[in-house]
Amino acid sequence: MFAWALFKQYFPPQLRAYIEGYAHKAIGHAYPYIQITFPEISGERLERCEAYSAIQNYLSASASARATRLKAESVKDSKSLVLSMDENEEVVDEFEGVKVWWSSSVAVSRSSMFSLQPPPEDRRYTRTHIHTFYASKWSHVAFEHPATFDTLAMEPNKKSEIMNDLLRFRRGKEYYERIGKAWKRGYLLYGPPGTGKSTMIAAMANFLNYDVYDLELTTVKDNTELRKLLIETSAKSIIVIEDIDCSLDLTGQRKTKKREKDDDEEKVDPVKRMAKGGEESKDSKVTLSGLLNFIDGLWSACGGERIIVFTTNFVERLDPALIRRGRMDKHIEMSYCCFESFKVLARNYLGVESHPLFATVRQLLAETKMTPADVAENLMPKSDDEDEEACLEGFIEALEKAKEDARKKSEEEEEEKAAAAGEAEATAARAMTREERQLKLSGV
Ligand SMILES: Nc1ncnc2c1ncn2[C@@H]1O[C@H](COP(=O)(O)OP(=O)(O)OP(=O)(O)O)[C@@H](O)[C@H]1O
Ligand SMILES: [Mg+2]
Repeated sequence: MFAWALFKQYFPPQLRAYIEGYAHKAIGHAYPYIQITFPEISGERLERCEAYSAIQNYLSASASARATRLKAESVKDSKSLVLSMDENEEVVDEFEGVKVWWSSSVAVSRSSMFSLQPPPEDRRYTRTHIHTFYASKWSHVAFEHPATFDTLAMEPNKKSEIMNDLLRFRRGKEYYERIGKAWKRGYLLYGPPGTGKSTMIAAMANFLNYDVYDLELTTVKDNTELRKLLIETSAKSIIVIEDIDCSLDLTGQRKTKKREKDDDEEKVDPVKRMAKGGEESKDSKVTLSGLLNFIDGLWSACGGERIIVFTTNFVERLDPALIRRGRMDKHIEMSYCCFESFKVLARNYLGVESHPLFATVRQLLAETKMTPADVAENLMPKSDDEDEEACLEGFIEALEKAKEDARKKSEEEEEEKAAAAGEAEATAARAMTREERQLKLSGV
């Protein structure tokens, strides 16, 4: 105290500040710990910090083993309790050879925090995260779709290829960092209605345990809002844009030849223009380039592992810029039901692995195009007393009918084509005679 009083009295302020600066540095060398605080609630929107929840989960196991005072909390939709350390309790942990003291404390503002105090050799650098706040929000619904890859009807090879792709993606943090790409992967699911595109997305989400964000592009005001919405998605998420071909006039400035032609036609054809006008009034201003920008790289700023899934019934209508590899890394065709897919559905719906009628089904499926949705519908028992055999027989009948319908349709089409060709020939012949007549008239 005496020395401090002398110091304050006799040293000029500039020199004091200089000496104090050095003193702090010297203390820093002698005091080998650093302290990191994780607030429970952060940001202007008072959201629960993800890191805090992750730490709480991580500590839940070790805290219950080592701490003597615990806090028990019930979790939504679960009957069990989660134990975590109580306030002012401390747990010592070791992480990759570095000793870490975790303590939980309550700040004056009543939000609890976790402090992490590793020794200096473990000076980690935390990344800064971007937070953007805005008016429109995601609404949250618990995701409870029961579909899994086990119940998804699809060729087994194709299915395991997709599962491996997903696993490789999930494990690929270092890989994506090394090659300097955002940790994201794009899938394009295409195929006729009822072939299982939406079911596949549910299976993916259940497989990886990711959150699903269903993005309805027509309700997004503009690119800025789109950007904000995408930034708000959680770190492990699947962003789904269904029916991308009808969502929007996404082609924007990058018009395809076909669209230009359509637009030209609309200028002349008032009916077409009117039909389009109705849509245009509620047109959204989300543009293709806005979407592409996001897919391309902005996510890298947000960290986390993100999968984006687009679905469409008409792959040929999409702008090639949107679906080129790198944006949509994997194109998955969801197609009509094959025999392997049927076997999965028969197991799901009837609980049968094999049956003598399977041979007939195999034969008919090879000759008929039926979607897995239709197969599923036909396999379902119509009444309580219908057994597997009756269901399979009903299904075979439906297959035969579908085959017959397809045959009739193709015959009709052939006839129409032949008639159109005949018409064209007759017109050509008429043109010839007119030409001949003209030649005759001119006296040649
Ligand atoms: N591959 C499949 N495996 C298991 N069930 C399927 C499959 N395909 C379709 N189904 C069944 O049919 C229903 C409709 O399928 P789904 O909604 O996945 O089709 P979709 O391809 O998304 O169709 P749309 O193009 O109309 O959106 C599902 O609820 C499911 O019961
Ligand atoms: Mg769908």
